[in-house]
Amino acid sequence: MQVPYKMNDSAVPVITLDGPSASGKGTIARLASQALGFHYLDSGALYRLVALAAMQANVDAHDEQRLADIALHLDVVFSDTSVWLDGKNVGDEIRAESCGEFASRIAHLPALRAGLLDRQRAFRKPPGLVADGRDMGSVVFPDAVLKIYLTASTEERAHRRYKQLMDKGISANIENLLQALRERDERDSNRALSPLQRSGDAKLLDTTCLTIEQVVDKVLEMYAETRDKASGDA
Ligand SMILES: Nc1ncnc2c1ncn2[C@@H]1O[C@H](COP(=O)(O)OP(=O)(O)O)[C@@H](O)[C@H]1O
Ligand SMILES: Nc1ccn([C@H]2C[C@H](O)[C@@H](COP(=O)(O)OP(=O)(O)O)O2)c(=O)n1
Repeated sequence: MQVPYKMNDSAVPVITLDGPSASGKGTIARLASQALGFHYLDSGALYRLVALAAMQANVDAHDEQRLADIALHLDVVFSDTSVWLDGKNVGDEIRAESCGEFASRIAHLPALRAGLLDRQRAFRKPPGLVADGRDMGSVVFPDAVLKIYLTASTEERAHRRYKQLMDKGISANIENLLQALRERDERDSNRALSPLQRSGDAKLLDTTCLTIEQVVDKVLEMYAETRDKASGDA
C-alpha cells in the first residue's frame, strides 16, 4: 500500500471533479492534471478494481467483510496508460459496463468505502492532484481548493458512452445504455453513504453542449480564478 503524504497535506492543492457516469470526469480530470503537471486519481477505477477482484473470486455483492478485505489489500499499480491488478493489465476489463455496474452495486457498503479512503488520500502529493469520482469533494478531499460537479444530459452521456464503446469495437445499444445509466445514477445518488450529489461548495459545470477542449479550458480558468482569489485574500 502507498504511504500517504504526511508533511502538510493541506498545502497540496486538490481539484475535485464529481459527477454522474459518462459525464466526462475521467477525460477532463486526466487532461487538466496533465496541463497543470498534477497527479491524477481515478477513484472509480479503485471501485471497479474491487468489483473485478470480487467477481473473479465469486464474492457475493452483500459480503461486506470480504469486499472490505479486498479493498484493503488490493495489489494495484496505476501507469499513465493502464492499471495493473496482481501484476496483470486489467485496463480494459475494469472499463466493461458489467464491472461498472457491479462497482455501483457494492459501493454503498461502509466498510468497503472506508477501506479505500487512505489509498485515495495517498494520491495527494506535490505539486497537486486532480481527483474524479462521486465523493471526492464531499468526503475524500473536503478541503479541495476547487470542487466541480461535472454533468451532462442523460441522452448526451448515453451517446458519449455509445461512441466510446463503438470506438473500442464493443457492440452496444443506445436504449440499453440509457437505461443502465439511469439505473446507475439512481443507485449512486440514493445510497446513504457518500451519495452522488452536488455539494453546496461545488461549482456546476454542464458539459452537454461543450467540447472536451472547452471543458478543460473552463476547468483551468476556474482554477486560475481560485488561485487569483486566494492570492488577493492573502
Ligand atoms: N465534452 C465532451 N464532449 C464530447 N465527448 C466527451 C466530452 N467529455 C467526455 N467525452 C467523451 O465521453 C466518453 C465518456 O467520458 P469519460 O471521461 O469516460 O466519463 P466518466 O469518467 O464521467 O465516466 C469518452 O469517450 C470521452 O472522450
Ligand atoms: N468516488 C467514487 C467513485 C466511484 N464510485 C462507484 C459508483 C460508480 O457507479 C462506480 C464506477 O465509477 P466510475 O467513476 O468508474 O464510473 P463512470 O466512469 O462514471 O461510469 O464506482 C463511488 O461510489 N465513489
